[in-house]
Amino acid sequence: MHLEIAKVHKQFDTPQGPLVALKDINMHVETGEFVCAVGASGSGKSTLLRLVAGLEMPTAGEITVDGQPVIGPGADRGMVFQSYTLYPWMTVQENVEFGLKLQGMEAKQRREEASRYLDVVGLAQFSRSLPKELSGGMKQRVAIARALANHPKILLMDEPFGALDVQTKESMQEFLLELWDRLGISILMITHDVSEAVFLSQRIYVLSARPGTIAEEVSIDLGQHRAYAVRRTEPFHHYCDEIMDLLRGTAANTAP
Ligand SMILES: Nc1ncnc2c1ncn2[C@@H]1O[C@H](COP(=O)(O)OP(=O)(O)OP(=O)(O)O)[C@@H](O)[C@H]1O
Repeated sequence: MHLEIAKVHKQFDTPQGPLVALKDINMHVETGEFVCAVGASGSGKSTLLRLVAGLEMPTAGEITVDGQPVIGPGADRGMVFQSYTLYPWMTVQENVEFGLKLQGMEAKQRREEASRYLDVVGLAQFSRSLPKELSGGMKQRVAIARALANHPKILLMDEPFGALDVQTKESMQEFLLELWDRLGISILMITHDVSEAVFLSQRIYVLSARPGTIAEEVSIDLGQHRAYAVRRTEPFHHYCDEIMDLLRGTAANTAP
């Protein structure tokens, strides 16, 4: 898998005139990589992910997955959003099966596939529950199972733990890291939480504020199998400080 974002610009036409949300964005994600893009509010993070998901088209530049231009949403890119996007009237199992049904997979295979991924995220015993019976963290696990069941080439995550309390968020981060390690999936996540990005990713793109540009690319070398304890280490804090300084610097540059 090779995701390439090449010279991407995105401009919105607003009643107040054109608004440049993203400017000259160059990024890539390779097979099995966990990459984060961090930026302040309004730096264009969600716009960037929506472009990769094919929910918006760039004003200029190109996004490709394995050389194929992104021209709309596709099963090769699985999406997990911050807000809970499960269908409230469907059971957990039905929610995970839904995308497979749309793809025309027959019922038996669909059930097996959904069960397999509910097992992967540790929620097999909740397959008949409704989303309202689940905690926030569990709902996001179902959303991850639903995305993975489609066998995407890459998982796109838009602040997936942003609505969770601190303890749940940290346990979900560890869960996701363990899943990534176990399944060898490729992930592009956007977040404004610097420590989350440092804990999870191998590379971080730091976005400057309005218009969003890549201020820096930082490689994180904290080892592949990270545990909670890594957050207490000197190198972890060093990376967080470095990225916070970059974010502060870019914010200062754009101040009126
Ligand atoms: N559909 C749209 N029409 C007009 N302007 C938009 C649209 N979508 C986003 N924008 C503008 O583009 C800029 C970037 O927005 P975006 O939501 O991508 O930022 P963000 O970094 O994800 O912010 P946050 O962290 O607050 O969610 C903002 O100034 C926003 O108002």
